[in-house]
Amino acid sequence: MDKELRIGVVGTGAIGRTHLERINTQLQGGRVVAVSDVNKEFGKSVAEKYGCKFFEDGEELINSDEVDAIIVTTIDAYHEQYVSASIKAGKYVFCEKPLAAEKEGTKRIVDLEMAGGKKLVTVGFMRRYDPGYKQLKKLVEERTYGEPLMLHCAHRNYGVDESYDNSMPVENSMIHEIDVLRWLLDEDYATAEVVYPKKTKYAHEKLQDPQIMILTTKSGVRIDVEAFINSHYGYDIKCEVCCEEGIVNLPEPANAMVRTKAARITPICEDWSQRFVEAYNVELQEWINAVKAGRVDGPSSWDGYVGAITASAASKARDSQTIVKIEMEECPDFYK
Ligand SMILES: NC(=O)C1=CN([C@@H]2O[C@H](COP(=O)(O)OP(=O)(O)OC[C@H]3O[C@@H](n4cnc5c(N)ncnc54)[C@H](O)[C@@H]3O)[C@@H](O)[C@H]2O)C=CC1
Ligand SMILES: O=C1[C@@H](O)[C@H](O)[C@@H](O)[C@H](O)[C@H]1O
Repeated sequence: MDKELRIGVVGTGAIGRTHLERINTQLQGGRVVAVSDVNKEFGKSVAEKYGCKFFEDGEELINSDEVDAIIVTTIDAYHEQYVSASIKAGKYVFCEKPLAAEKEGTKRIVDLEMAGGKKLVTVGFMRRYDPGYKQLKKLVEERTYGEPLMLHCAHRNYGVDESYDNSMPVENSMIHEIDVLRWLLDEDYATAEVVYPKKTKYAHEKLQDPQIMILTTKSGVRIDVEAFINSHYGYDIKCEVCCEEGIVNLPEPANAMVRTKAARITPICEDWSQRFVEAYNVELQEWINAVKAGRVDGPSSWDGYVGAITASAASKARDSQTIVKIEMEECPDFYK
């Protein structure tokens, strides 16, 4: 397809707008021509700002012959509805993580896509496109420092409001680590556990923060991920891979170091939109290129499903304060 890919975005909130803006101002080969949002006034103002058509109904946008492909950036609870509608319309769809709010929803999407006989879905696990994680992947894959044995990771956000509930450190935040570490190590998980350290005074009443998720892979690699969502200092992502002959660390973002007032200061990012700029750019450019070539080559529905199975086991482990085994069927040929 030589002509520009006409994209419709459902959900014009924070990430919906950043995706729209980068596609229409920085990336090539695609253009967001239509948007929809349940918050109509706000959605219309976004449409007006970017010269897009506003659809009152997300499914109407998906079925419109004015759009070739869909981006779903609503809150998690509506991902399944709009991804399923896109599959039924036979359109390629990029869905922000998680693929669905519940693991059963991700399985329904996998089944629907397989029944249609064509891969259409890409999940927004953008860390796979981050230059730092790509460096780690190369070193791990080539076993430059021997076998990976343990990983120590941290996922810190500045702070959250009350809409962020106690399931979200696992289901909405550490779902990124669940995906990217499985991709990094090229293996699935065997067990999950979540423990609660002492709670920060900055977490609201119903949120236990921080939380530490411990995963073991099938070959026995031990992973701990600290989710500290009210870290109260910035947005900070860490990943240390301990191998037999060396320790490899995820590079820090290249922010200039400043000497001032008898101190050396290197700024830390404030949120995901600053930390993963390059990853979002590459992720969406590759999605546009793949769709135009009639392919899906990013994280698939199967990856969304495996992520959800793992997150669901970790949630069970958190609520029962036990170690939970992760049972998963073989990846079907359709997704290999
Ligand atoms: N990959 C990443 O790093 C990030 C991914 N996300 C994911 O993106 C999604 C959106 O997150 P944010 O933009 O931060 O949230 P947000 O709350 O800023 O935006 C969500 C938008 O969806 C709209 N919406 C809600 N229900 C809808 C419905 N039924 N139909 C149409 N629109 C509906 C809301 O009105 C709102 O404008 C979430 O699933 C989140 O997990 C968010 C931030 C970063
Ligand atoms: O996906 C994201 C948000 O939805 C989530 O709530 C944050 O914790 C993550 O850091 C961010 O990347």
